[in-house]
Amino acid sequence: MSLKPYQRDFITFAIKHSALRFGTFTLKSGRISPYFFNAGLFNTGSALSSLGSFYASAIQDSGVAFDVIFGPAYKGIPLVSSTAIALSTEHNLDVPYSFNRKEIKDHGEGGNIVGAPLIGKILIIDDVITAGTAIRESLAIISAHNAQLVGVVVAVDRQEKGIGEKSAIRELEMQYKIKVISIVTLEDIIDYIREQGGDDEHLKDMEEYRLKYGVKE
Ligand SMILES: O=P(O)(O)OC[C@H]1O[C@H](OP(=O)(O)OP(=O)(O)O)[C@H](O)[C@@H]1O
Repeated sequence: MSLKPYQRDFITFAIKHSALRFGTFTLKSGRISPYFFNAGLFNTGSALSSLGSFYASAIQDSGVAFDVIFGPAYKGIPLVSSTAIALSTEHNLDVPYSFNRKEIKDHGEGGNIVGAPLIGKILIIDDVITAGTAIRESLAIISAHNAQLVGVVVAVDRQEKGIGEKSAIRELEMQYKIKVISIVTLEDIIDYIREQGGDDEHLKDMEEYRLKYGVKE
């Protein structure tokens, strides 16, 4: 599958902000990865604005039906906010959004949700899924409000095995019957490097990593 323009632009943008880097990185899993993604580096107003646009494009492209977007604290909070703005300004969709508090607030308005009520079909906006813990925690919050989780949008899907043969993302999709949408996948990043006709060594490292740890879907 060829890259869509917004996916190509996202990878260029992520490299420019050093949020996507190539080299040798040791992951929490202990795996040695030839690339690393850190959304925390989109840390200026303009970068956040662009990031929201990319999430909004991925949502529109997926065609997923939803009522409310939800950002898990903390990193999901600016992501859901900027995505809501981009959906409104660029896609003419005025979507309710909310996020949770990590600490329960027992004064003032109380509760652990800030923003729109969790009603109907909920789409989570987060940076990445690793083991799936954050999504399971969000699902518990969404279910407690009698709302329905329909999907999750992340920036990058590394498409790699978890403990078993499947990725944590695929396991979540199957277990909870949800759709995980990503702006780009590992495959897209490899396609991008190939398209740029750059460093063969680098492409080889990425392909080897995919062979070793990638999921077969
Ligand atoms: O799939 P998982 O194994 O849960 O890992 C991914 C989650 O971990 C990070 O958040 P974290 O829970 O560290 O909280 P933060 O947003 O406050 O940094 C990240 O933003 C995801 O939400």
